[in-house]
Amino acid sequence: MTALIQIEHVSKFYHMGGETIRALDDISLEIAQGEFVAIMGPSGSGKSTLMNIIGCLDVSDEGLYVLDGKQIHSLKDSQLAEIRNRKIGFVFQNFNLLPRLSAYENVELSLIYRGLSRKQREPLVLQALEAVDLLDRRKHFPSELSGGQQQRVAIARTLAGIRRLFWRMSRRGRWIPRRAWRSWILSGG
Ligand SMILES: Nc1ncnc2c1ncn2[C@@H]1O[C@H](COP(=O)(O)OP(=O)(O)OP(=O)(O)O)[C@@H](O)[C@H]1O
Repeated sequence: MTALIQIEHVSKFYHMGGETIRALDDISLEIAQGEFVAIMGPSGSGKSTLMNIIGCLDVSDEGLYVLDGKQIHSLKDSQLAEIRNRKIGFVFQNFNLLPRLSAYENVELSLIYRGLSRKQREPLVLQALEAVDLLDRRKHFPSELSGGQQQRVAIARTLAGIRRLFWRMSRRGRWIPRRAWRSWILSGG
């Protein structure tokens, strides 16, 4: 099976004054669709740098990155932004929820940016909130939610944005969560 994420001989350098810092030095890895991978390593070993590249927030200085069959390393900023919007879901450490928007509106936001109508957005937002067991808190603002609940809103926002990976079409034509993901989320990841 072709890897969904394919990284080959990737290096990334930062230049500070006269010094060159090798944040990533000849990294190769493959991740298949549906695979869970944890990237672990000591502080300063390059995890964030690698995640920024995998997440299309940054590009490598050397090597090859192919995401879902598309070569990423040679793309322009606008093309990277398009891929981030359509293919990548981030759950940030500090959740990055907007404080003046409700849980529902926070999940809905990226779908608005993507140009989906209110009618298209509503089932995706409700299903994502249901998958993280937060339907009853959808009108709450982040300050009215616990830390764990805020994190689950951030996860719901990610799920709603990458429907293809997390939802499947039922025989009646409705989008329903893939069971494995749902039980993983409900058990706390
Ligand atoms: N913008 C930058 N400019 C210069 N050096 C940087 C920059 N960003 C990261 N580095 C350096 O690159 C190396 C890798 O940093 P990175 O943030 O990827 O590590 P990390 O594994 O995520 O660390 P941590 O677990 O502490 O967050 C470190 O030595 C860091 O000092």
